[in-house]
Amino acid sequence: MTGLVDVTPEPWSGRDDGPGAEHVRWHHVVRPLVADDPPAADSPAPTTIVGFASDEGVRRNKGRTGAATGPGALRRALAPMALSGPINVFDAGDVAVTDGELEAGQERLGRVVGTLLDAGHLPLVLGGGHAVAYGSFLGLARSRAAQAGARLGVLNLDAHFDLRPDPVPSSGTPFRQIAEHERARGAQFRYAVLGISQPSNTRVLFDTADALGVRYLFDDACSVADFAVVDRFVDAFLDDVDLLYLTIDLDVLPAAVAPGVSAPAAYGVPVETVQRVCDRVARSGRLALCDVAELNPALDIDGRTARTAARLLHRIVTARA
Ligand SMILES: N=CN[C@@H](CCC(=O)O)C(=O)O
Ligand SMILES: [Mn+2]
Ligand SMILES: [Mn+2]
Repeated sequence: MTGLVDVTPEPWSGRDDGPGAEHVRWHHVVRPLVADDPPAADSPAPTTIVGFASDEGVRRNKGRTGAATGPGALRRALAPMALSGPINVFDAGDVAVTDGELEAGQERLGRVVGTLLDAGHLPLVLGGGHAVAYGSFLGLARSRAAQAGARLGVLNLDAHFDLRPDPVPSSGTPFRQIAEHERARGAQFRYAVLGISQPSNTRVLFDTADALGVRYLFDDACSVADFAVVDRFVDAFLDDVDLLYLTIDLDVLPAAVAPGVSAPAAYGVPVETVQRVCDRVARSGRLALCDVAELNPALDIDGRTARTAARLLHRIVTARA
């Protein structure tokens, strides 16, 4: 996909304990995807990594910049992870936003994601600030399946609604932009958020969410004791969609687990719950697209945010393999 990305994929490397399946780690099996036409999907359908190296949306949203180096840090955290079975994963390289051209970068990401979807791949997009979500969604909405009438749903794991009314796109606006995109093409906006922090969202944002029919669960209703509620929430949303886009904003996790984000969570959803949701979605047969957003390696402590994110992505990829 060298014609569609800005940065071509590098070979992966990492710790090597010897040959054979018993020693295999991610870096042994991830293959660079360089052809402009992605190989047709086999079984299991390939997962293809695309980076979105951008923190322009975070900057515009008055956040702490640094997420542009997130894709590299996530690849480095995934590379040494040991595999207990085969996976089918490509790396297509990065879309890189420079000189503040966020909107053009989102368009480019949409083209990569749409191309991968039409070839039967699961795009796994590594952000980047949460402005990545609008680019990811553009690809899904323009895919052949969506154009043929598939019901799309966005499940966001996030402390924030990201439904800001600001006219300038940023990391605070992607789901309001998606709502407008869906309205413009005559499609229903199906958006669910798990992990909403009440003190991190103004009344305006709650009113916007209500007006748009957004389904949400608060962070303090997502503990391990709340698994039954969380399961029902996820299953009800899955029942209502044909193709699910899962977007993970790492600030949904407690700050102790995910300090390396623009806006660390004072409360947060425990990693047990987030992993449970990832498992459920990955096994649903409806997961079409996934991204992870807001990793800021410069603010991370001992790489713990990157490691947690990589572990969740590992879980998603291996659960559906
Ligand atoms: N991705 C954006 N999230 C938040 C940031 C909040 C903050 O910086 O405190 C938002 O815009 O609401
Ligand atoms: Mn957030
Ligand atoms: Mn967000």
